[in-house]
Amino acid sequence: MTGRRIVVFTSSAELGPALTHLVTSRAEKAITSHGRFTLGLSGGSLVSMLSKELLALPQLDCSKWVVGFCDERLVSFSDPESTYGVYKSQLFSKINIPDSGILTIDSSLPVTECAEDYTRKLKEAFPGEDLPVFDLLLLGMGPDGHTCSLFPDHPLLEETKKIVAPISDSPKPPPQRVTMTFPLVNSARCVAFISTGGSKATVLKEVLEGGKVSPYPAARVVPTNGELFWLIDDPAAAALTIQVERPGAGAKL
Ligand SMILES: O=C1O[C@H](COP(=O)(O)O)[C@@H](O)[C@H](O)[C@H]1O
Repeated sequence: MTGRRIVVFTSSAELGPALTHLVTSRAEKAITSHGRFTLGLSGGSLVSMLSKELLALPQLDCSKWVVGFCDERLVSFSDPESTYGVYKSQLFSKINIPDSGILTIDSSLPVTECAEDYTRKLKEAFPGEDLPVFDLLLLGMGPDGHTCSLFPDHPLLEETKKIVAPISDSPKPPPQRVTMTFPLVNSARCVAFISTGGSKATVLKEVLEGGKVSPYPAARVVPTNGELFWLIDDPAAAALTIQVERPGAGAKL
């Protein structure tokens, strides 16, 4: 890892533009270096914040973006729980990302086959890479410390071979999902957690200030060679006692 940066903003309104700067700056760097920008998206509260902020930019060219999902719920795309479905209505339908640049699951498959199919799609999208290296992964963290669909005490936390795994007993509904595993997450060039709201304060302290061996999945995200950001707001940061950055509005990460 190239060093963890914990960056605190007074509110989500201040955090939003810093998030879009992170996305657009890493996109520009990736496209200059290897001709495309590979982005992994999470669901939950991230969807509306990211969509609103990206759509507020005066210019956004996504023609060279390839988007995958850090996890996805096994429901039809028209279901409000479908992460792809909500991104499609809130973001993808309003930007110039080609359909071929969006790597979706096949939600008609049983969960194990769905994870195998998604693994194949990712491997095809990253030819020659045993472990696909995403330019940027945007992660959320639940109040129980889960990230992607990697939940506390679940055997999937120990997965070392698969890059994408099925889960059929997710404690947070819906129960059937597919998720990136730690080997894939930790191979990314840059990983950013976005965590806002007071419901995350207690677990955030445990994750960021706890010891090296943590029961919280989010604490196990430690990119091998990449950057790690925690972008959080004051309510989420309320219990922290470690040193953090407070760059204010207009932060360029
Ligand atoms: O179920 C999920 O939860 C996490 C956290 O969501 P949040 O609403 O608490 O931010 C999310 O990152 C993940 O993609 C999603 O499937």
